[in-house]
Amino acid sequence: MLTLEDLVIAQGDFRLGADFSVPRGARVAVVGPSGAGKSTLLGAIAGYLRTSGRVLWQGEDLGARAPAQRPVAMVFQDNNLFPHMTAAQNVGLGITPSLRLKDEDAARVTSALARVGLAGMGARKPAALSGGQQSRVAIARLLVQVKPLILLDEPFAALGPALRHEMLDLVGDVAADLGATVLMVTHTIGDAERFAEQLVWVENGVAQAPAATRALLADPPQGLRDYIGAST
Ligand SMILES: Nc1ncnc2c1ncn2[C@@H]1O[C@H](COP(=O)(O)OP(=O)(O)OP(=O)(O)O)[C@@H](O)[C@H]1O
Repeated sequence: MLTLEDLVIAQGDFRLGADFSVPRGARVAVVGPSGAGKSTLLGAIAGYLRTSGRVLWQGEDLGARAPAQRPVAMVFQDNNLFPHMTAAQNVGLGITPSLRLKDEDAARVTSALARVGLAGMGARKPAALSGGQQSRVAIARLLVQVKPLILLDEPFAALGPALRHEMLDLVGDVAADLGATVLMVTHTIGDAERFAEQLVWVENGVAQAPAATRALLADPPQGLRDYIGAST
């Protein structure tokens, strides 16, 4: 379980509070207007931002752990791929930043690439891959990182709807393989409905406790109602 306990993040004049738990294995959409603090929330969980309050994973306070030491894997909109490295190297970074891979590690990279549909493409650099294939590389990296908490910050926003749905389904399958909890920032309500059984609504300096996506969308609070109206 992920627990945010009286968490407050301050950036300049901006303040965001969160005080809730997410059960292990849950898939949660993080939704809110632009600038509401969705990326800030993920950054605090990943350990990139100073906070007051506590972030706990399975009851352990992560406060003293640097980002790389946290049980967290993160994917951003640009898939955080290095352009000068091959797909296999970009995945291998999920095992060790030194890229000195033992044979069994190299085999894990090959198998992760195959799992996401990129068998035989490990030697290609990102520029020689389509947008969807680049997303697959990022998903393959999640597989080798084997972290129990996955944070996705609008990961597939650059893709068209059909491909985005395919990637959401793939990342959902990979998360299920890993037994991972997933928090995904999205601006697309349809994606939230497709991917996440729970939704965190972020507005007015508060990330609210997760609520069942379907029930929330059937009877949204005013801010979410306005947001849905504006985004459809
Ligand atoms: N380094 C910083 N210093 C001061 N304020 C910042 C800093 N980084 C972000 N902010 C502010 O924090 C607030 C939350 O930003 P954040 O990027 O988390 O929003 P968001 O909900 O993810 O937005 P979007 O949907 O547009 O990506 C914004 O008002 C932003 O201007």
